[in-house]
Amino acid sequence: MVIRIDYTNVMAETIGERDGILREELLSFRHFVIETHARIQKEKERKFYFAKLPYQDTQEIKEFAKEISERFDYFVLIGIGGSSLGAQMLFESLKSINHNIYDRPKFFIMDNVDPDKFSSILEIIDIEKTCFNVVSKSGSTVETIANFAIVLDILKKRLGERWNEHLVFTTDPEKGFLKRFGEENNIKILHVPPKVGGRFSVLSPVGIFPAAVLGIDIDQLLEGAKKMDLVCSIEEHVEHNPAYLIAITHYIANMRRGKTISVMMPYSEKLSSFVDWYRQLWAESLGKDGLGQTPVKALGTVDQHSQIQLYRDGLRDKIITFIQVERRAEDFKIPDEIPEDIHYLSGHTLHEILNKELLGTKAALIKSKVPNITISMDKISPYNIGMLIYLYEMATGFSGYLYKINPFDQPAVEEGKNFTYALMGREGYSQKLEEFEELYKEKYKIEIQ
Ligand SMILES: O=P(O)(O)OC[C@H]1O[C@H](O)[C@H](O)[C@@H](O)[C@@H]1O
Repeated sequence: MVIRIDYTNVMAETIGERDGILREELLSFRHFVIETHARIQKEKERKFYFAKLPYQDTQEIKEFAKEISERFDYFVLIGIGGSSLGAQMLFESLKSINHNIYDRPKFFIMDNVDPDKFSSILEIIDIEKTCFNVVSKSGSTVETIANFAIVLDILKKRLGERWNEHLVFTTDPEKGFLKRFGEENNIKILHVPPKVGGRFSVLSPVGIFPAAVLGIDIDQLLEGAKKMDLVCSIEEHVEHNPAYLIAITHYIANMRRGKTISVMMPYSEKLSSFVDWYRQLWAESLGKDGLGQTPVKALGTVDQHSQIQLYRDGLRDKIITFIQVERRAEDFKIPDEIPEDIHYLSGHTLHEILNKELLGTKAALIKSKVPNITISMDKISPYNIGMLIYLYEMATGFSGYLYKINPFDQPAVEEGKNFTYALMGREGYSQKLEEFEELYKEKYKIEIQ
């Protein structure tokens, strides 16, 4: 199992000093790194508690997950943001493409409050054979509670007294509606450690319980995260610590070279939702006090045919991270007997073309002096995904010190939620409603019928 990080193409040596980073500049963070490293080690009992998750005992979770996967044919996760993106990423990277019609339980996520999505899931599942895992750290997120409330009603109507046997809650052990309701109604409750925030919780029961139900090897996942924790705990040198390296290169690119956008572009369909998980982590953690870097999702090769024109020739505001997979479980060769005009492809495989296209794209970006980093892994495995998850969690936590902001809160998200509560008529929000009416006008409009 191996992960490589190639940062040649962010260096000034490759793309020049206007866009690239000087080695001296990287090394000038030495003292900062040593100081911050010591602080992080101490913070692992508090703010950096996510770093403890790889060391948890998984026995109980695995046993319970086995029971659930044997009892049910459908497993529906109700949750949003940090309570769904991690599980979705684990499912899509480690399962989905191999997921065939015989695999069970079938997995669905109810995150949005979109009636079309809701009905499309209800059409497929059989309530009698479905387990609903309601995941919410706070236990009060509107979307999650709304979807749950409808599901609850359906369960009660369809299953009578057995309704609670089809529910598993994952929530804060100390507070919140789900905790109270779960305890009152004898519903199985899994705990999100109170010190771990949603977007850092994928290696807690929030992500590993659904993963275990779906047959993913969660011990290997945690082993990979442990390995990355070990490397990041030992290495104090920026050129040897992958998390600090990612954080500092992105910080310099952003604050000193104007790269306000961080594109992540895996050359792998399976890793596409890793980027969705990363986007929340990077955006909510670092987008504060007028600072931050906008994370953007792209997919190789598909977005070569849609975005690369802009990345090469548009505003010089991007740093790109490619993710490459070196080996695939299955590959397809282009046969010898193909029309003469396209014969140059004969004997090559799809995997090979994918990786050659990545090389071609990187060369083109170097030519346009667009900084880019490549993370390659030998294969997509729970161990490697565990490493990658921890790498980005630590890079994000460390970046908090660089930007001098708290990467573990998200105060700006609350405002929109409060206006929504006011609009939904929630008690105690009448002043918010007044503020909304003051702020929100639809004054300039065009309507076409
Ligand atoms: O897990 P929950 O409490 O339901 O929260 C779900 C999501 O809600 C919020 O909007 C936060 O900004 C996210 O960080 C969080 O992951």
